[in-house]
Amino acid sequence: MHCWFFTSQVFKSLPGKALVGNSRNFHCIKPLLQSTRHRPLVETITTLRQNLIKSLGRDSVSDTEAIRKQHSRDEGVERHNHLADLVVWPKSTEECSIIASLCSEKKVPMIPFGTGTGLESGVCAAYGGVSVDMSKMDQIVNFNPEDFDVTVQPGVTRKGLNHFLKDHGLWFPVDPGADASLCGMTATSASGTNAVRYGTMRENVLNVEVVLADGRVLHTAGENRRSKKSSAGFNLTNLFVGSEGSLGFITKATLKIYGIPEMMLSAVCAFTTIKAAVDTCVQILQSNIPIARIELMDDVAMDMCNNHNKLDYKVAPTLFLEFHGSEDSVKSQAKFAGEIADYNGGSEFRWAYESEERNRLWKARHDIYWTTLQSNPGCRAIITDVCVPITRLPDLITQTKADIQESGIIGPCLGHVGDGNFHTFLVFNPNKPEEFKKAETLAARMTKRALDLNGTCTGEHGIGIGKMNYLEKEMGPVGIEMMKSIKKTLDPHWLMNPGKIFLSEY
Ligand SMILES: Cc1cc2c(cc1C)N(C[C@H](O)[C@H](O)[C@H](O)COP(=O)(O)OP(=O)(O)OC[C@H]1O[C@@H](n3cnc4c(N)ncnc43)[C@H](O)[C@@H]1O)c1[nH]c(=O)[nH]c(=O)c1N2
Ligand SMILES: CC(C)CC(=O)C(=O)O
Ligand SMILES: [Mn+2]
Repeated sequence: MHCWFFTSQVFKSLPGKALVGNSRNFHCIKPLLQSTRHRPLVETITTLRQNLIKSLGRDSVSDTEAIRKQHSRDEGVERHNHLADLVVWPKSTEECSIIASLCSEKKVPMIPFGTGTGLESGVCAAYGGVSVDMSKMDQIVNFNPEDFDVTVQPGVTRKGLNHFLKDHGLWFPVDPGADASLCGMTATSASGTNAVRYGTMRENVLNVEVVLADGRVLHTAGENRRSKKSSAGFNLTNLFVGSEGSLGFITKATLKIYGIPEMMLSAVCAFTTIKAAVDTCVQILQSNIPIARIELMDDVAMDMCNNHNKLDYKVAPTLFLEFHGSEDSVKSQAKFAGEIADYNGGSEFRWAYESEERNRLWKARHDIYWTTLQSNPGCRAIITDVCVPITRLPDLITQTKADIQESGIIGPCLGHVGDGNFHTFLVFNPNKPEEFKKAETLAARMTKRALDLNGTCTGEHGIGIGKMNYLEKEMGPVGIEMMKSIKKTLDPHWLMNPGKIFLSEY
């Protein structure tokens, strides 16, 4: 089988004694971190393993290949094939501190692992080391329904939390399609379809407990603090939202929660052009309609969605909308939005009143990545995640679609258009390197265009390995320097998830 990766010269030239891990040729799409770093020596890992077993127990430490493999990749395109040397499962913050202290002492990299649903290779072990699987810390540790907040450990997933909250008439709205861990979502600054109304993780995390690289425990807003606002010093909480495991282990997150709205009403509306659909979205927002969800799928995505889910929506640029509130409010929001859609040539709204119907509709939307892969057997896809000021969105999507069409690549477009955030899945056959090259060129053009339109290379998936070179362009040299100096202060030996976010350590 051909490989669609480029062989990295960087890693091959590193000083190599007896290195742990698999010894297959190293392949990498992007250049690795420029560093003199190399994988830990076999004897270092052997001693560390013994120390970890002594502290955590034999059941909490593994070096089997299948488990190391499972922990060294996520759901996105594989960037390389390096494995973690060990996988460990802490059961408490204290155990996490012990792991950090032991790894720091031996200068071994540590990679936090949530549920592995990330898309930018955040959990890959670029330099080997210890993958720290947080799933056994799975308690809801503090619940204050009347204050609308909850504190969770890293093993609690968003669906798990919502299952618990439902009986109390509450919910947590941030919804990446996958059932990700809430601390992983904090680490990637995730969002999803509800962000237009309820915000992203950035707006919904009140406090986090972090185990730093040297084992110290930090509470970013002060221990047990959960006030809705604060002017007390620097915003350390938001420093850790989006830190992608590069500054410490998030061992608790205190989150805002919300009352389940009295009524939720979903609708689907087709348009003749992407521009008409996006204009509708912009006008709905400019009219101050407090819309809860407004998602775009293009004709290519709708076609796959219909075929895969036995649905019969029109194959055309389509908005999926949802309104939340009291019955009166929902009805008036929907009426006003309907008039705007009508003005832009939208077809009649197709309503989903019942929760079963609504769930089917949103499941089809959330599953579109899997639908795309299943509709193209044997293929993979580069996932893009640009985000721009909303008025720039029609131009960006229209130009991107023209580019995709010209390239001959299959590339459905969809997006959280209410946030100016949209995705494409640029499908390629791994046996055809030229297809991969085309997809990569398209992704690069799209990202450059988004940056030129005052946007970002990633609205919600993070930098990981996949977007390291774009971060430099986006932030500029002073921004990168500041980020690195913060990293150096918190993690002076560069042990927390090395090889991610930054192209170089220096
Ligand atoms: C089908 C599908 C659909 C979507 C998505 C994925 C998939 C497969 N995602 C992406 C993904 O679900 C999202 O990035 C999650 O926040 C990742 O959470 P995990 O727990 O899986 O983190 P995962 O284990 O994948 O780790 C991701 C990163 O966070 C770090 N990390 C994890 N847990 C940590 C902890 N406790 N402390 C410190 N660092 C930690 C890791 O080191 C890594 O760098 C997404 N995203 C999105 O924003 N919007 C969306 O709509 C979707 N939709
Ligand atoms: C791009 C996808 C794989 C995930 C996502 O962010 C979405 O479906 O909105
Ligand atoms: Mn998304």
